[in-house]
Amino acid sequence: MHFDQVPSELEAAKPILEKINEAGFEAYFVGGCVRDMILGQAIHDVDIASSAYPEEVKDIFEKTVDTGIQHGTVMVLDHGEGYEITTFRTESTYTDFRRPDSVTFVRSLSEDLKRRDFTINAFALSSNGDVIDHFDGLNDLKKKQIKAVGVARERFLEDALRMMRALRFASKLDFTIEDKTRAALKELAPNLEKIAVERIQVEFEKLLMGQAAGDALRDMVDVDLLGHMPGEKGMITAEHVSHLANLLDKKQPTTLPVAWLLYLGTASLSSEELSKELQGYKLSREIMGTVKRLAPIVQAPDKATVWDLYQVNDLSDSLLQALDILEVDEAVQTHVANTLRNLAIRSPRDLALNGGQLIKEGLATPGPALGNLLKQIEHAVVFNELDNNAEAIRAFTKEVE
Ligand SMILES: Nc1ccn([C@@H]2O[C@H](COP(=O)(O)OP(=O)(O)OP(=O)(O)O)[C@@H](O)[C@H]2O)c(=O)n1
Repeated sequence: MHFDQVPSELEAAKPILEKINEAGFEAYFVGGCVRDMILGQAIHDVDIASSAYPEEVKDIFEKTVDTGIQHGTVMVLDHGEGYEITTFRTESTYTDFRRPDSVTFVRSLSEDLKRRDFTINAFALSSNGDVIDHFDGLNDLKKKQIKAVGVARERFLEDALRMMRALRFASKLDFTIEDKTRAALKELAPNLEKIAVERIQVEFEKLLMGQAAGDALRDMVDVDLLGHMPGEKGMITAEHVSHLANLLDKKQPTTLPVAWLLYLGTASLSSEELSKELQGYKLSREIMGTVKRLAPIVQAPDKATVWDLYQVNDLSDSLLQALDILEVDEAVQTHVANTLRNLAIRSPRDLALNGGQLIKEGLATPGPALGNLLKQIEHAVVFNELDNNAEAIRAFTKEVE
């Protein structure tokens, strides 16, 4: 396969490859950028691999930064852009299932491609537009399958995170997992427990947001990666994930907080169990907050009072999207949406009279009783028992005295 024209991100980096070539070394675009170019998808990361050793790369270019020299990576600065150039390498010994113990630099492109995870990630593209495809990755793109390079179990033994990567690429691209690759996933799924939670999370989030998340979740159950995910064992059940998968076949979340809400917040956990699960991951405060606050409502939306909804009105969009994906009864969805839209106030700050004003007018004195009074006012306004205007609030205050 040959490309006369390459995307602008790669075109801009071509002079780097040519400069390395002129110095007598090989250099190629490799990894995700070549896969995405062939698929016609946006390129977000340009990776270059070369037969030049790091010191040799540094001799060729004026401005370089040692970003990961022990792994063979040097960053070349060109027109304000930084390009990572990694020396061809083999990664032979792994003991921790994640990082190679020793990196051996080699001069051969095919050695470098051989260590990569999947055939669709093992292309190289030369500066003149030729695609090098030693592992039949083009055919796998056509067949829409994720297939490990060489012996699948070896690739997963080298790096157990690749098991999650297999599912995330399947989800993102709507590909299936090739049989031998699947068999190796089944065999080696327990090794996922050796991987840092942050790294699993990155892949899992991409899986959840992918176009074929439903299939990928079913795969996760099928090969039992589910049983080795972070969090407490057995909390997130196969039934829950399979049910969610069926829902995601039809509609998908547009944000990560909603994705996590669906995954953890609808798993019928008690609030203590949910907190534990949330702590098992390294989620942002925003995601934690959304899941914790909305979980009770998405689990029983028909029971949510106007007060419950008022308390989460800042998360209206997430809540309504979750209820839609969860196929909650239309009438309940409409009721929740209308209640949220028609709230008399959105926060205590919206009250027509605040604590300071009540004190000034001699209607209240500072202290715990004032807090109590304001809560009562807020409550009455939210429940539409009291109009949110100064006159009505004054009268209410006198009444409850
Ligand atoms: N565990 C891993 C991670 C990466 N790679 C190789 O390194 C390349 C770059 O990795 P990365 O940037 O993590 O992923 P991409 O494939 O580029 O995918 P994306 O950028 O879309 O996440 C991959 O294509 C693959 O060839 C690998 O073999 N094993």
